[in-house]
Amino acid sequence: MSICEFKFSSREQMLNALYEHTLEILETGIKHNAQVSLFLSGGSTPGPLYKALAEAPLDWEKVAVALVDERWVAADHNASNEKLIGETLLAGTAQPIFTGMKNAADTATDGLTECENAYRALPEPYAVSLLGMGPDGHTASLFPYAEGLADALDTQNTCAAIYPTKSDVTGEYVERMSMTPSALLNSQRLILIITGDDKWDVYQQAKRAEDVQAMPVALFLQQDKTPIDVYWAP
Ligand SMILES: O=C(O)[C@H](O)[C@@H](O)[C@H](O)[C@H](O)COP(=O)(O)O
Repeated sequence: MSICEFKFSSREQMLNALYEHTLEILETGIKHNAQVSLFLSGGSTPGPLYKALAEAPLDWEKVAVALVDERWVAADHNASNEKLIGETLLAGTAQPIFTGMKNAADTATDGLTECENAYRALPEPYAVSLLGMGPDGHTASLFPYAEGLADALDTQNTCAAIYPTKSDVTGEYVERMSMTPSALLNSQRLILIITGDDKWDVYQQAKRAEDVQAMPVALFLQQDKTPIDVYWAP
């Protein structure tokens, strides 16, 4: 298990450290490769990091940015992760090539082939994927016992349509597209960003979890293929 844990006394300190670390990873990546990919999650935590990265002095045209997951809503919908990236990372001086997940298909299942083709065209190496975690142990849109999760855990595809059971954690939007573990573990590095004591406890449980379908984040914590850094703040 190659986990490095970084605990901070404030979110501001955590976000500053995440900025420096993400930038260093990208700078190294584009020094040794024509292009790299950066994968970003949604949620309530990473917005300030994305806003800071929007002003980072980096050769952004060498960085392809794409989503770790998406709610199957219009790109201008308040629940859209594409909207979140548009209002943060893409709202500054940074002008990376962005690839969203949502397309014109009515459902995530119908949109899967087009999404998969778009993601297979993304440049390698996948320099880093930024992940969050829900209090239920989900990460990306890999929700516990969700419809489509078992297939997503097995496939070598990059993307999977996931339909979690609606809960306080999923919120309203339970039609999801997610990168698969196979694709995420193809990253050179994973960074998991968690906040609060409750999520720290969930994280500790996930490190020991025996049923990955019960806590999908466990899959990333109990593997030794891809280094994973865990960032925590109160
Ligand atoms: O689309 C999403 O909502 C995210 O990809 C999701 O996996 C998120 O990372 C976690 O739910 C943690 O979210 P917080 O940042 O709010 O803790």
